[in-house]
Amino acid sequence: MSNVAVYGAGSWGSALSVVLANAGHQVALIGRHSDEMELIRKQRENARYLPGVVLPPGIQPTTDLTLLNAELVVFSVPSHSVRQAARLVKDYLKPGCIVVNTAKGMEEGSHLRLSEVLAEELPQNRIAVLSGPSHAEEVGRNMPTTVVVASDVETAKAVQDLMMTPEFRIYTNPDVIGVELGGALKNVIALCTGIAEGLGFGDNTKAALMTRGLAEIARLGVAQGGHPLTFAGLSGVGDLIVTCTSPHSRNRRAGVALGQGIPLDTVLKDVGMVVEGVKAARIAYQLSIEKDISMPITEQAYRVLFEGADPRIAVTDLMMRGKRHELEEIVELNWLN
Ligand SMILES: NC(=O)C1=CN([C@@H]2O[C@H](COP(=O)(O)OP(=O)(O)OC[C@H]3O[C@@H](n4cnc5c(N)ncnc54)[C@H](OP(=O)(O)O)[C@@H]3O)[C@@H](O)[C@H]2O)C=CC1
Ligand SMILES: O=C(CO)COP(=O)(O)O
Repeated sequence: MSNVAVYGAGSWGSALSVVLANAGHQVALIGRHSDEMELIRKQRENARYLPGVVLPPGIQPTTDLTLLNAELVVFSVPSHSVRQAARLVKDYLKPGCIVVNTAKGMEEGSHLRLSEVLAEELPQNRIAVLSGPSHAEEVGRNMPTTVVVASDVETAKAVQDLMMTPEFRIYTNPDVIGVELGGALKNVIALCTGIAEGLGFGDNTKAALMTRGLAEIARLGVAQGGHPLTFAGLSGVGDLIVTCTSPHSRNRRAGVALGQGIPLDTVLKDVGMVVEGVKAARIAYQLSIEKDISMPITEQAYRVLFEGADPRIAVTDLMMRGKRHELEEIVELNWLN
């Protein structure tokens, strides 16, 4: 039994604490408000972010940063907080310990992947990335889930050894770029499938957005150095499926409300948790222009979210684009590389 820590006590940090406790560790679940953490400790439940999930006895809800002095530290803060959080915890981490980022996004402004942000801020630590189809509500209830950890081979295997349980199966993948970009970009497509649902469209439209969405995720991902086949894996198509279809997805739910005509500010307040696809849409759109990559769905998401475009017209614009050849595009992407 070893000591591990989870930094960030939202829905994902709480669910991953359950996984780590199930794996036999003593887990410090570290949040930033002592009153909230005390309540979680007393109730054995994170009623605000993960209601209904009982936290096993191996989890210690706390604000004590000295407990970050552990063999493994799981980072579960929203993508926009990763750099700031890394700066805050840096001096408490054991040199050489593994830091696993679980946020799905990129940094605004720099457009860095989050493992790059962590590598800049925590040069003394080994950085890994955990991604894949995994909603906290199901992971916290021990429902069978598969994810992927990306890092150098040794670090990825160490995370697999430390975190895998009979209910939480972890694959390794050395393609950090592909795994991270798959996880960040699927949120944009989930917002779009939600919008389509909110507009009253059906499963055909959703399948179209998911399939063509995957094509543009892979185009940008490969241009950034990801392996094409990673996008056919857990952090690509796997996470795309769950986020575009699950009632738990905050991105999908936000999209539904947007499609129903509710303004973005109100939608974000109502969801009450992080909706990563909003920031990711702006970053992905900017990257697509910078790299000259065709990302028509992401472009329409950007226009709806930030330029007040009518989502119904956005769908028409997508349907009326010039004629394309599906197989030629797939060959161009070199899936079998
Ligand atoms: N929920 C899920 O099913 C999954 C989520 N993820 C990813 O995990 C990341 C976190 O999401 P999730 O837990 O769902 O988000 P939530 O909105 O549920 O919770 C976010 C948590 O992060 C805390 N937080 C925010 N900023 C900081 C900071 N600077 N320092 C410390 N804590 C901070 C918040 O605290 P406070 O209340 O004080 O603001 C809150 O506890 C996201 O990138 C998401 O995409 C990945 C897979 C599954
Ligand atoms: O990444 C996730 C599931 O794999 C969580 O998605 P949402 O943030 O849309 O809830």
